[in-house]
Amino acid sequence: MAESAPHPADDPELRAERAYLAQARAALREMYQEVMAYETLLIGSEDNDERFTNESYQRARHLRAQALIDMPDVPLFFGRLDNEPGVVEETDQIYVGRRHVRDQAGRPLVIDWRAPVAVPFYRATRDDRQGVLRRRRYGFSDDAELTAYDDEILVSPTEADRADAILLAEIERPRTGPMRDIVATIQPDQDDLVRAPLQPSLCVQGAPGTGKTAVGLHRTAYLLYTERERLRRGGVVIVGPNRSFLSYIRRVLPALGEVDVTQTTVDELIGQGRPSAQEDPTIARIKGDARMATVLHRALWSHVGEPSEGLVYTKGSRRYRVPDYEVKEIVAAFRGTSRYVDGRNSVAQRLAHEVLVRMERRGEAPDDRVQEAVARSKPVKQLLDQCWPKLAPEQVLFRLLSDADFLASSAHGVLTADEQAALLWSKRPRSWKSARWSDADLVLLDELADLMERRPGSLGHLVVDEAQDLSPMQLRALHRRCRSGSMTVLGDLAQATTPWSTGSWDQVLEHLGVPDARLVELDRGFRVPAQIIEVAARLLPAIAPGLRPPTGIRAVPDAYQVVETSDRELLDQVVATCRAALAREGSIGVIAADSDIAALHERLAAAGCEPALLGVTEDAMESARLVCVPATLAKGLEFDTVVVVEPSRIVEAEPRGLHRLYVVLTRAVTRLVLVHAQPLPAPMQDAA
Ligand SMILES: Nc1ncnc2c1ncn2[C@@H]1O[C@H](COP(=O)(O)OP(=O)(O)OP(=O)(O)O)[C@@H](O)[C@H]1O
Repeated sequence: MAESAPHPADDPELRAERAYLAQARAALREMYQEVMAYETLLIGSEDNDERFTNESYQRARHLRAQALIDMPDVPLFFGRLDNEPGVVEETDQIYVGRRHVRDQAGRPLVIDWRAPVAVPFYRATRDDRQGVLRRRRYGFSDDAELTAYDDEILVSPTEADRADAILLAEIERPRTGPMRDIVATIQPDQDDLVRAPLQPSLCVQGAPGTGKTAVGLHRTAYLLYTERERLRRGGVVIVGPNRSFLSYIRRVLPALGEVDVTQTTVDELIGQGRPSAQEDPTIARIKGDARMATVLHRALWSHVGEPSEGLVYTKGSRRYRVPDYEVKEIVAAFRGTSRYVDGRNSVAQRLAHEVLVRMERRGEAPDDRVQEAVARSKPVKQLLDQCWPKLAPEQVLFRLLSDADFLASSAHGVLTADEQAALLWSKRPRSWKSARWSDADLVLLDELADLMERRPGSLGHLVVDEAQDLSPMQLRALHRRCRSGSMTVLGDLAQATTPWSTGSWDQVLEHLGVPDARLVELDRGFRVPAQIIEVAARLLPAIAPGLRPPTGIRAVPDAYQVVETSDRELLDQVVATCRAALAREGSIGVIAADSDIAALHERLAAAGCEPALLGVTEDAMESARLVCVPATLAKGLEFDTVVVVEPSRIVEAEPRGLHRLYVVLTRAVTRLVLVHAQPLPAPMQDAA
């Protein structure tokens, strides 16, 4: 928490609080040592099942120990509630922190923020005190030394604006490194979403900087607290737009004591690390369209043909015949009624059954083993290979993308002739084995794999951030991984920059398989000062006519500045702007069209500004105060100062360039500077 001025070190109250913090730290160390000293009992030795059990125990212990490690820069508690006597048993004072800490006697020293008794810390107001007399928040130095405290006396009528002042101070605390948690200042409307139950799923639409990502991460931590066993079984996955974003948010959950959550991108989750080829966005849009599900379904099932002959099974000198009309009926009965591989197996079993019936008619008494042997026999296999061939997903997609007639028959009445022509490979790979698949292809392969065989397992909880950018086919792939689990879906339709985005939450939720999700809008803009929101909002009528801008909760003097210059002086102006920003506190993001960013980075480096280049420099957001950001990687990030270079080039770079510019303009916490030589994009011109 930020604090206007630290308390003097000899303030007795501050000294007492520091002593309490030291006591809590020591207790946490003891809890950690207890876990480490406790030797995991191993059951048995080599047996497989036992090995699994042993490994699970060891892993659980490892995770528990990791969650107890005291992070030197993360304060152990951030608030205190002084309650009316009797509100909480045993004590009228509770310290609220990121995890539970108890002393050796089992007395709680710090209460986990997710515990029910901590709720009033977030929800109590002067009008609804919930038993709270005083709410205290602490200020810490960068190395987590307690330096200040700030009291809100809920029984006093003069304290009206205290909570807002504390929130504003926290937001304006200069940024260094990756995203931090907001656990000390979660707002009541956010808290309602954070503590919402696992079901129904939740969908949060929110303008830039309204706290969607923060809410999603804290909700994850909360659900892991209340539903730990259930979620651990299925697992929890957070899907974000790209690696830079994931790196930016990666410390929030560990700081809240949660270390067992997978954070990944949709391409990584679906492609499972397979390298992918580049794809033209217009083709990717067609491949991402929900109609492709019909095309793939038809393409796959078109491989099931009419059997040309009956089945003859020979055993010794005896022959058993299943006539062709019966075989045809069996194949027809299973066609399209289950998954492809299951259907093939079922036909084999039915054929074997018919053979067994004939054996019994001749007085034999075949058992289950004979049934299995017939089902796997050569004549059955040959018959199936002819009318129900074994296939790999890649074979089907290869045929679709390389064989115009096959594509036409599968896509008839579904895709237009132009769309079909666009889908066909201009250069056909030699075989399905040597084909290089794009990310959009990998999603289609995933759909095909599911049409063939059902994969087991369902995630316990899935968080999808920037969900407005996903294609219907990607959303379907996510649904397949979370069929019975719950989801938190986060995004902003105005920030939809991909050509394949659906443009409606109803559709997104339908494809994700959670049409009954609770849809909530967040509209208080925490990040962006009101003056900058006003500038960015000028783009809204063109990009998302139905959406309102956020309500800016902060006004910052001189938040918006425009520097018009000449082509020749552009780079010098950027350097001068960055130098001025470096003289102040906080992080700086220089954002430009992707094709311009390397040159800018080079120039800033030559000028001694020590910039990092996002997407190239490892841990760019941590390793430098000044980060050069290609416009396509800006989503989800924020900087105290943002310098946008040549906005019109950002707009021209892609079909949804105005949406991209909206994202870029809304990254600033304190100050936005536009540096341009070319005219500003039309909607912004009179804002300059
Ligand atoms: N209750 C809060 N207390 C302190 N800071 C907050 C609070 N809510 C949000 N913030 C801060 O506001 C900023 C924006 O939050 P976040 O990134 O979650 O917004 P978002 O809606 O996901 O934005 P975008 O759509 O632009 O990605 C972050 O710095 C976050 O820490």
